[in-house]
Amino acid sequence: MKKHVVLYKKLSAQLMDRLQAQAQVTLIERLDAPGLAQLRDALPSAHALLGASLKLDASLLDLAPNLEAIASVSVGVDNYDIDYLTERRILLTNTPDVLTETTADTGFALILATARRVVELANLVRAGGWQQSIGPRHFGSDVHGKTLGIVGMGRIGEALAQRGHFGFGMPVLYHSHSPKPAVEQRFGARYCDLDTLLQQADFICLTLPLTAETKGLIDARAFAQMRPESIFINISRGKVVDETAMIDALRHGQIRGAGLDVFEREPLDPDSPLLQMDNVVATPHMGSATHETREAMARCAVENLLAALAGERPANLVNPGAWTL
Ligand SMILES: NC(=O)c1ccc[n+]([C@@H]2O[C@H](COP(=O)([O-])OP(=O)(O)OC[C@H]3O[C@@H](n4cnc5c(N)ncnc54)[C@H](O)[C@@H]3O)[C@@H](O)[C@H]2O)c1
Ligand SMILES: O=C(O)[C@H](O)CO
Repeated sequence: MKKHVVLYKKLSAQLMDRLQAQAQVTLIERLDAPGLAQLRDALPSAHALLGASLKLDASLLDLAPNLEAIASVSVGVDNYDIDYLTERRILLTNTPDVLTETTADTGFALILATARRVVELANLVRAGGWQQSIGPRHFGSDVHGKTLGIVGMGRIGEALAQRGHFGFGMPVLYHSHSPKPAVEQRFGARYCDLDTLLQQADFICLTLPLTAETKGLIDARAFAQMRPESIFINISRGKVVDETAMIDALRHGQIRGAGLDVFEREPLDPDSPLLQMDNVVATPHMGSATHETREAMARCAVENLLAALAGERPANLVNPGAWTL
């Protein structure tokens, strides 16, 4: 008998065919109230789940006694209680690598958009406010040659360093769990502690995961280390930052601007003070959101899931402790 897979993310026709050839599939189209009710109904018979953007904690997982695997369509795994999954021997997989370059592109888009005031000035043109040559009041700041600070030198951090070093001639400072000699050699990057990075970098870019250790890492004390010309970029997770402290820092000119793809609460409240600030570029958690990359992520998740259901070790296993063969 085919195993039961519950999807809470729509797949392309090709991937859906591939999955349906191996499994009985229930698709939950939207995670709204009726969709969540449908999910609760499907969980008791589910052997595997595939999706993203849903906090899957014990209260939901306890409804799924037969669950063997969860394939997350994301690299970040902060939506899952990994210890609990491991205790229950439920395999968790993610989708690293396939989204690295696209997410780094988003990071650079935010760097350029904030430094050169792209959104603000495009809005000015759209509103008919371009009546004469713009003057210093509307000038931005250079990106090339400025110091790029990367907090969390993993896959995406490295892809950002590559762009900064080779594309924009930027000296690279980084802070991570440990120094990476290969990164230093390739990109001329310099390892430093977090405070030094916050004090010296022109662009402070977060590319680390949300964990118990990183939650609230960038707080009022951290913003106080930055300079009035610093630009803060977050493409990791909103909860790594104390958003109230960031808003204060922006309000009081402690930093020049911020490019933000992620927020404490998503979707961002339309009344957020961040949306009233010309020096903030806010995007809707779109780091990996291109047609090509989202399809590659979905394909990766399907492969992981089918491997798990076939009793094979999936390529992107997050909790090896759950692997018992
Ligand atoms: N905005 C988006 O759409 C988007 C897209 C993809 C990934 N992300 C986020 O980016 C994160 C990073 O992805 P990745 O593939 O580069 O992961 P990765 O594991 O390759 O890199 C993360 C790096 O952060 C470092 N790190 C972790 N905790 C740290 C700490 N306390 N102090 C210093 N360094 C620390 C790790 O050592 C690692 O080098 C993901 O976990 C996800 O949350 C966001
Ligand atoms: O972690 C990830 O993969 C991104 O945030 C997309 O959800």
